[in-house]
Amino acid sequence: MERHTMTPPGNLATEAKNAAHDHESGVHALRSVHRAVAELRRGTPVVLRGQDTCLVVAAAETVGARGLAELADAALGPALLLLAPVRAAAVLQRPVPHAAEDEGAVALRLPAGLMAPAALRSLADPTADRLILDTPERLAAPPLAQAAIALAKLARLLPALVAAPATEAAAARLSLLSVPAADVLAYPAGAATSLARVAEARVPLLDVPEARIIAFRAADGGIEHLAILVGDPEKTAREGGAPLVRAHSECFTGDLLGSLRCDCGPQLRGALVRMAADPAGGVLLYLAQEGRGIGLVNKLRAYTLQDAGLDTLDANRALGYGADERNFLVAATMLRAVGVERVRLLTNNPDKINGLSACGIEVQGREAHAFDPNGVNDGYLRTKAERFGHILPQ
Ligand SMILES: Nc1nc2c(ncn2[C@@H]2O[C@H](COP(=O)(O)OP(=O)(O)OP(=O)(O)O)[C@@H](O)[C@H]2O)c(=O)[nH]1
Ligand SMILES: [Zn+2]
Repeated sequence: MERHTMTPPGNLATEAKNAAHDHESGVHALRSVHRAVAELRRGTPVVLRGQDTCLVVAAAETVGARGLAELADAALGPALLLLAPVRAAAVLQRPVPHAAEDEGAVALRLPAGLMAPAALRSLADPTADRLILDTPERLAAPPLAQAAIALAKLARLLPALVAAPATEAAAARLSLLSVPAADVLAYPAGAATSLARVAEARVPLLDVPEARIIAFRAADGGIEHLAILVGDPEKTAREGGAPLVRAHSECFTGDLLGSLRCDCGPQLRGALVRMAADPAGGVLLYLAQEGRGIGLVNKLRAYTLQDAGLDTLDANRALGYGADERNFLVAATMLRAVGVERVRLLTNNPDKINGLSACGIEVQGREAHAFDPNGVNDGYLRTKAERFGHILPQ
C-alpha cells in the first residue's frame, strides 16, 4: 500500500501495464499448451520450440497416416520414436541404463515398416499385442524430448511420440500449432495457480444437509476442480481454527460405480459424513486428477496390467508414467481461495501432507482415513502401505 503512495503515477501505470502484460502472456501460454494437448489427442502433430531448435511431435497412440505424412513433411530428418524409459526397456527387452525412472525419454530408430499407426500403437501400449523390435537402434534423445513426453502426459495419452527435428517455418507452412517447450514444462504450476472460482451453489447431500459446491476453473479453460464445503469451514478459518480437509482425487470407478478395486468410494462418502459431524466443518477438494493424475483411460490400462500381475505402482510405470503424477498446488490454491490455510488433513498418504505443506498450507494434524479391505482391494491397500508409505492403522 505504502509503495503505491510513493510511486509516481506514471510508474504506476507502467507497472499495471506490465502486470497486465505478464498476466496476458501467462494466460496465452496456458491456452497454447491446452490447444497443443487437444492437437495431440486428435492425432495432429505439433511443433515444440526450444532456444534454437524445434521438434515436431505426434502421439503414437492417436496419430494416423495423415498425421504421419504431415510430420514427415515438416521434418528436417528421419522420425524417431520417443518412449518413457520403462516402456523402452520393455520394448527393447533389456534394461535401459542411466535413465531416470520417472522422467526422461529414450529415442529409438524404427525400421520403416513400423512407422505406421497400428505398429506405433503396439509399441506405445503395454496392454496391446506384443511387438518386439529385432534390431532396434537406440539413439541419443533429441533436445526437447522431455517436453514432448511431458506434453503427452498432459494429454493423458501414453507417453510415446513420433518426433523429428523441424523448423518454425515448416510449422507455419503446414499450419501446425507451435508451442514453446518451456511453456509445456511450466504448465502444471501455471494452470494450478490460475484457478479461479466460477460458480457455486448449495447442494444438500444425503447425510450431509449443509453442503455447498464451489467450482474452480483454470485460465486454460480446462476441466474444473470442485470444493465441497461442509458446515462453515470458512468461519472456522476466520476464527483461527483448522477445519477437516480431504484432497480427494476423482475416481470414476470407485466414487461413482462403487468399484471394489480401490477404497475411493468409502473414503469419499466417509469424509463428507465425518465433516458433517465435526463442529469445525470441512472442505472436500474433488480434484480432476483421475488415476493419480494419469487419467481414466490409462487407469483402465493399468488395471489390465494389474490383472496380469503388476501392482498399482509398477503398472503406472509400465505405461511410462510415474507412480503418482498429481500436483498438490491445485489443492493448495483452492484452499487459499476459500480462506482455509490451516487444516486437519484426512489422509493416510504422507505425500499429501508434504505436498500441501510445500505449497504453504499448514497441516496442523493428520486424521487417519482407512477402511477395511473388501476382499478385492486387499492387494491394492497393501501396496499403498508397502510401496507408497501409506500409514495404516495397526
Ligand atoms: N493409476 C492408478 N490410479 C488408481 C488406482 N486405484 C485408484 N487409483 C486412483 O487413485 C486416486 C485415489 O487416491 P486418493 O484416495 O485421493 O489418495 P491416496 O493417495 O490413496 O491417499 P489417501 O488420502 O490416504 O486416500 C484416484 O484418483 C483413483 O482413481 C490404480 O490402480 N492405478
Ligand atoms: Zn478409486
